[in-house]
Amino acid sequence: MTGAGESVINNPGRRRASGPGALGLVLGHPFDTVKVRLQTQTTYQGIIDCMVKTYRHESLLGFFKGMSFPIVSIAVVNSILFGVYSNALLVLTATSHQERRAQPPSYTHVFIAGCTGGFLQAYCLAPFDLIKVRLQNQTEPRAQPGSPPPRYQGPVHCAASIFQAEGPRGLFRGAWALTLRDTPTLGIYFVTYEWLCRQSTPDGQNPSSATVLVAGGFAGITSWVTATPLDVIKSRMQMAGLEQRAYRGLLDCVH
Ligand SMILES: CN(C)C(=N)NCCC[C@H](N)C(=O)O
Repeated sequence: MTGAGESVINNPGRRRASGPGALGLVLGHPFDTVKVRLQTQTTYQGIIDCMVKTYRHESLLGFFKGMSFPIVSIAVVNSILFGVYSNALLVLTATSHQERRAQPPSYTHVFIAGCTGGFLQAYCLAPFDLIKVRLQNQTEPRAQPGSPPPRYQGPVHCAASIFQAEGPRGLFRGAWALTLRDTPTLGIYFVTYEWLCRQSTPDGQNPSSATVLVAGGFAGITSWVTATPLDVIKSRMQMAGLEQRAYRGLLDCVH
């Protein structure tokens, strides 16, 4: 869960550099690994059991598997999200960022702009997310001399293997579930953020840093609570190709 990425989504009105996003991603990745494993594997009895088993078999490094592609892609994915959001608001409200302080956009416009940003970023995110999930699910400890290597020896090898076995479409496995997850929930994210900022900021002023932080945090919680069911479907569909457990599509996976 880029619970990690959430730290970046803290001021939708302005574009942010990727620095805080990358830091948030590193801090959040171990929790994301536990989440992905619990969503896709049946061997764990719960969060603590998963953490203990991961640490015992794979050491601390096990929690950081699959982190490199998200770090490389976060700047691009977030610029698409915030760039599309900003431009969609511009088109919908016909007001510039400065004018919007005096004339705030309606929540319907904020929601539509957020959904548009979420929809387009999901397609860019899909291949990176697939590779992240596949690597996070490799539970082998670090390769010892003489022991068989894991199926994927890194993100590039993982991408190349999927491409070779399934062609370019293989890299978009689970993309529909990801798009359905991110389109409405990023709309919800931006609406919650805007609403909380407006509640605690006098008219015509910019929200304070504390407001931005708290509003960003709560918006992240709200959007992830609503995103979780489709997140489970997405992760299972992404792993399905590997496990020969064929789902006939998204609805088949839901059943
Ligand atoms: C509330 N939602 C669904 C989001 N914030 N979505 C964007 C997160 C993208 C991230 N790299 C991830 O998949 O974890």
